[in-house]
Amino acid sequence: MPGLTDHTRYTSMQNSGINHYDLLLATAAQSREIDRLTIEELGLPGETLMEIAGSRAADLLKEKLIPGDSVLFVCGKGNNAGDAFVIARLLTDYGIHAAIYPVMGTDGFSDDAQKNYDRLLKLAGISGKKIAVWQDWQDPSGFDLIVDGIFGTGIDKEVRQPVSDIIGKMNRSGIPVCALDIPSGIHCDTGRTLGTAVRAETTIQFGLNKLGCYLGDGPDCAGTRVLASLPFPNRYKHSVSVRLAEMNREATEALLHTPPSRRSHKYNNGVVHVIGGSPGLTGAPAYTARAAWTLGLGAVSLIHPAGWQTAATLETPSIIRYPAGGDTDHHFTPDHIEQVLNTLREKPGVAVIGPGIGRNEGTMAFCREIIRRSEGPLVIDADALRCLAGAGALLKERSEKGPVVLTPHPGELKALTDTGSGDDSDRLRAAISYSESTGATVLAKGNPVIVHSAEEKKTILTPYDSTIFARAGFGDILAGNLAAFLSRTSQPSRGSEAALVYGYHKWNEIVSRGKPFPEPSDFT
Ligand SMILES: NC(=O)C1=CN([C@@H]2O[C@H](COP(=O)(O)OP(=O)(O)OC[C@H]3O[C@@H](n4cnc5c(N)ncnc54)[C@H](O)[C@@H]3O)[C@@H](O)[C@H]2O)[C@@H](O)CC1
Ligand SMILES: Nc1ncnc2c1ncn2[C@@H]1O[C@H](COP(=O)(O)OP(=O)(O)O)[C@@H](O)[C@H]1O
Ligand SMILES: [K+]
Repeated sequence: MPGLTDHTRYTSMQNSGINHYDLLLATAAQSREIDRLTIEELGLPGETLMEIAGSRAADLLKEKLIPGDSVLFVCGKGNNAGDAFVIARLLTDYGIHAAIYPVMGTDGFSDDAQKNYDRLLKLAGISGKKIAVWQDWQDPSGFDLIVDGIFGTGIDKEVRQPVSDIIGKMNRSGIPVCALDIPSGIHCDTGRTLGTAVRAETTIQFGLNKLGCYLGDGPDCAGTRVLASLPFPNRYKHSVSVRLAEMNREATEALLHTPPSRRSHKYNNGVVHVIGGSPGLTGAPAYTARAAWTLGLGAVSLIHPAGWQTAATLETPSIIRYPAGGDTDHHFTPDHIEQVLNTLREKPGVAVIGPGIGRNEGTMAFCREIIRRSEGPLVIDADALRCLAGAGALLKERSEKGPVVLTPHPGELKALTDTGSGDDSDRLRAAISYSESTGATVLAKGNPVIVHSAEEKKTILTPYDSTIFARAGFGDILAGNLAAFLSRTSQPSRGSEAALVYGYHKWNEIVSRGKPFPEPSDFT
C-alpha cells in the first residue's frame, strides 16, 4: 500500500463543506458529556456510536489501503480500543490482514470494547480469516499501517510501563501510525504529553475535534487531523466555546469591503490612528500604519514623538503624521497627553497604541492616561502592554467605553497575567481569565494564536502553523491589519480572526508568487 503519505484527501476533507460545528474543539469532559447526552437523552446506544465511528474511520483507511495490506491494531481497554476493534473487523472483511495487540491484556475491556472484540473474533471464525492476537510486541516490519487505539479521551494519568515502552516501539518502527481520536498519551484538554505519546501521521477524531490535538505537543503528535462526524445533535455541542478560526478567504476579504457603518456609535469606521515610536524603534509604528492603510481605509494617521520625525521611514505620503511635542521630544511623556487626545477626538476611529513606543517611565504613564481617557475601539500592542501590569481595573473601566483588543506575545502575556510555565494550555487559560476579568479581548500571539473575547464569550485558535510569522515586524503588521478590520466590525473576535486569517492567506499568496520567506514589507 502506498502508505498514508498523501494528505490531500484528508486536508480537503478538513476544509470542504466546513460548518460551524466542525470547527469546535472539545475537552475530555465536554466529549464525555456529549456522548452521555446522546446515549442517555437521545437514546442512541454507545455501541451504535462506536459502530459509526469505526465505520467512518474504516472508510477513510480504505482509501489508502488495498486488500492484501497488513494492519496492526495496538489497543488498550477502553472505548478507544472498541473503535479499533470495529475498524479491524470492517477492514478484515475488506481483505486486510489484521493483527491485534492488546497491550494491557484481554481482561477488563469496557463493555462496548468487549462486544466488538468478540465480534471481531467471531468474524474471523465465520469467514475463515486469520486474525493474529499478539501476547507480546513482535517485529512489525511487513505491516503497512499501525492503528493506535490505546487511549482516547479517557487517559487520566501518566503512561507507564509496559505501555510507554510499546509506544516508543511504535514510534521507532518507521511504519505510519493512524491515531484514533487523539494520539495515545496526549492529554485531551492541554495537549501535554503524559510521559510518552504516540507520534501519528494521521489522527481521525470522532464527532468533535479534540482541543489536545491543537495545543502543546498535540499538533506534532497528531500529524494530519481529520474529523469523522458522529450523529451528536448540534444542540448538545453548545457547551463547547473554543473553536478553530475559519480559514475562509472570501468572507474575510469581503469584510474589508463593508462600508464604514453609521451604526450605533458615532465613530467614523474608516480611520485608524497609530500611536508609537521612540529612538531606534521608528520602523514599528510605520509598519503598523502602512499595514492598516493597505487595507483600504479612509484615513490613517501616525502619532509619534516629534523628535524622531526626520528618522522615520514612512514612504507613504497618504499617512498623516501628527508629531507630538517639540523637536527635542524623543519619547512620549505625560506632556503629550492632551495633544494626542485632541488628535484622537478630531477624527474618531480605531486607535493602536504601542508599536515601538518603548518602556520609559514617562511613556508608561502617558500610555495609561491615553488608555484611560480615549474612547472607541483600541488596540494595545507591544510595549504599551507593559503599562498594564497591575492595572486590570483601569482596563476594565476602559473596556466599558469601547472594544479593547490586547495583542501580547507569550512573554508579554506572562508579564501581564503572571502565568506559570507558559505552555499553550497556560496561555489558553491566561488569555481567557485575563479577558474575562478585564472585559478586553485578548489576542495571545504564539503557535497557535489564541483569541478570547469576554464580550462574545468566544475563544478562537489558529489551525495553521503561525511560526511562519515569527520574524521581526510581523507583530506590527498584525496590529495594523487588526485595527483595519476592527474599523469594519463591531465584534472584536471577528476582527481579530479576520486579521489573522487575512495574514495567513496573504502569506501564501506571496509564497506562491515565488518568494519563499515573505517579509513584513510585503504586507504593506
Ligand atoms: N462512548 C461513546 O459514545 C464513544 C466513544 N468513543 C471512543 O471512546 C474513547 C473514550 O473511551 P474511554 O472513556 O473508554 O477511554 P479510553 O479508551 O481513552 O481508555 C481509558 C481506559 O484506559 C485506562 N487508563 C487511562 N489512563 C491510563 C494510563 N495512563 N495507563 C493505563 N490505563 C489508563 C482507564 O482506566 C480506562 O480504562 C474516545 O476517545 C473514542 O475513541 C467512540 O467510540 C465514539 C463514541
Ligand atoms: N497572520 C498571522 N497569523 C498568525 N499569527 C500571526 C499573524 N501575524 C502575526 N502573528 C503572530 O505575531 C507574532 C509576531 O509578533 P511579535 O512577537 O510581537 O513580534 P514583532 O513585535 O517583532 O513584530 C508571530 O510570532 C505570530 O505569533
Ligand atoms: K488513540
